[in-house]
Parts: sequence; structure tokens; C-alpha cells
Amino acid sequence: MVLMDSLKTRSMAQAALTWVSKTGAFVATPSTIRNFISKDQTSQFPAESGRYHLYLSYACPWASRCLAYLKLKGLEKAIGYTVVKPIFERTKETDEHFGWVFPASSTEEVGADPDHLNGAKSVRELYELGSSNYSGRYSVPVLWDKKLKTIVNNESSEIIRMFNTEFNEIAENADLDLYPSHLRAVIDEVNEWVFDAINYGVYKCGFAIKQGPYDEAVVTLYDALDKCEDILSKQRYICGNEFTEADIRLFVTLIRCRKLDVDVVLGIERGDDNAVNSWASLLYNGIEH
Ligand SMILES: N[C@@H](CCC(=O)N[C@@H](CS)C(=O)NCC(=O)O)C(=O)O
Repeated sequence: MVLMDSLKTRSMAQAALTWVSKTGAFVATPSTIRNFISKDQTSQFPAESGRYHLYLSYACPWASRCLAYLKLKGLEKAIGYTVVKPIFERTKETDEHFGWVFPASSTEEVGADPDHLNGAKSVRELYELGSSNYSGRYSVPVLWDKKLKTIVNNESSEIIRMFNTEFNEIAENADLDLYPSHLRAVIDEVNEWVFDAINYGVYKCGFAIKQGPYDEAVVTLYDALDKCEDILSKQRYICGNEFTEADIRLFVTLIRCRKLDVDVVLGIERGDDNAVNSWASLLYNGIEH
């Protein structure tokens, strides 16, 4: 595959150019808002029903892991969520930034919602509302605190851990532990190579702007996919016989790698209801049987 094939839209390509190093390789910028919601009710961000809100894009695997957790843990009544439009748009008239935006009405884009909570037009606006001196990327997921009117955390790997353990007084599926102590060492080990070669790996392929870094990333990606194939041909889940966090982290990227599922993802991006339903049913049923 020629590397530029995957830079599908002008706006995504423009954004990607801001994320590549001089070598032409894609380099992720670390998330910078890293507060932690705690079950300890005396903490700054205590777990409370109705207090927090998740902003996400169905196109984004990082944000989708948070949604998967929210649903699997039974937190839908406790934590609301809002979905952005599938394609980047200009976020302000006064500069050239492209990013996630909300539709102006609930009929403008199927599968996306206006921001009823804050009335923001873009995810950028949420970051600006939450902090007057924020200077990082305007990425999803965003976990918003309605009470303090700020972003609690924008790092999916931490948001899923909070959903896993800190809301158990409220969660309908409190007993489900996707990061159980007896499997932590193996989950950590799997997460490490899956992150580098697959989750982050597909970005290193898709957003590389020189052939060298692309070729390197694509070989690492396919070697890791072969490793998954090998592991999953011998055991039900990626860390053994139990469904864990590592399966969700792997799944949200894998679903975007398969031909059939790419069609589903593109359907979701077009706002096609059938595609959204098919994605949801794969997410809830496909990994459990
Ligand atoms: N490390 C972050 C990565 C999130 C991320 O990269 N999100 C992308 C979408 S897949 C995004 O929102 N990009 C918009 C931008 O950077 O302007 C996490 O796991 O939460």
C-alpha cells in the first residue's frame, strides 16, 4: 500500500501534518489533563451519579474504549455522553485549526449530537471552557465535570480504569472487573506491545508522511496481528480465558482494520444508523461469544 492512501480527507491530513516529526514518522503527543475520579467521596473529583459526562467520536478507537467500558460496566444512567460529527471541520473563523465539531441540531448529522450540556460548537471550545491556559491538542475522549465545569481527564487508558473501579457504588455491573489483580501482570505486558504495534501502530502507518517510517510501522503492525492470531487460535481471550481490558483495547482498533468493519466504520462516519447498530452489536456481542 502506498502511504498516502490512508490520508483520506484534507482536514485530517492537515491535522496529521502537525503530528509528524522531521523524519516523517507520526509522533503522538501525550494527553495532559490527568486528574483522577475517586470512590473516596472527600477527593477533588468524587465518583457521583450525574456529575460527569463523556465526549467522544465513534471514529476514534481511544474514545470508543471509554464508551465500551461505560456500557459494559452499566454506567449509562450515571454518566451521559455526547458524540461529535465524524469528520474534522474548521473550529474557528479566525484561524486554520481543524478538529472535532458538534452538529448545530439533532437532525444535522445522524449519530452525532449537539452539545446540550455546554453549548460548545467544537471540542476545542470545551478545552477553552475548561481551562484558560490550555495549549495541547483538542482530542477526544474528554471526561467533563459538570460541577467544576472543567475537564477531569483526556486520556482513555486512565478513564477506563476509573470506570472499572471507582464507580462501583453506582455501576449496574459493579462485579465486572476488567483489570483483575491476578491478571494485571499479563494485561500490562499485552497492553504494552498491543499499544505500540497496533493501537498506536495504525496511526504510525496512517499518518507517516515518508515511506521509510511507514514501511517500518506496517511490518511491526502485521507481525503483531500475526501474534494475536496465534494467541487467539489457542485461547479465547488475549490474556487467557477471561475477558479483560486488553481485549477491549485490542478490539477497538481491530474492528477498524478488517475490510468488512472498515465499511462499518465508514458507514458510522457517514452517520448511517445501520452501521452504528452493527458496530454496537459487534462491540457487545462479537467479543463475548
Ligand atoms: N492518548 C489519547 C489519544 C486520543 C486521540 O489521539 N484522539 C484523537 C482521535 S483518534 C483526536 O481526538 N485527535 C484530535 C486532535 O488531536 O486534534 C487517549 O488515548 O485518550
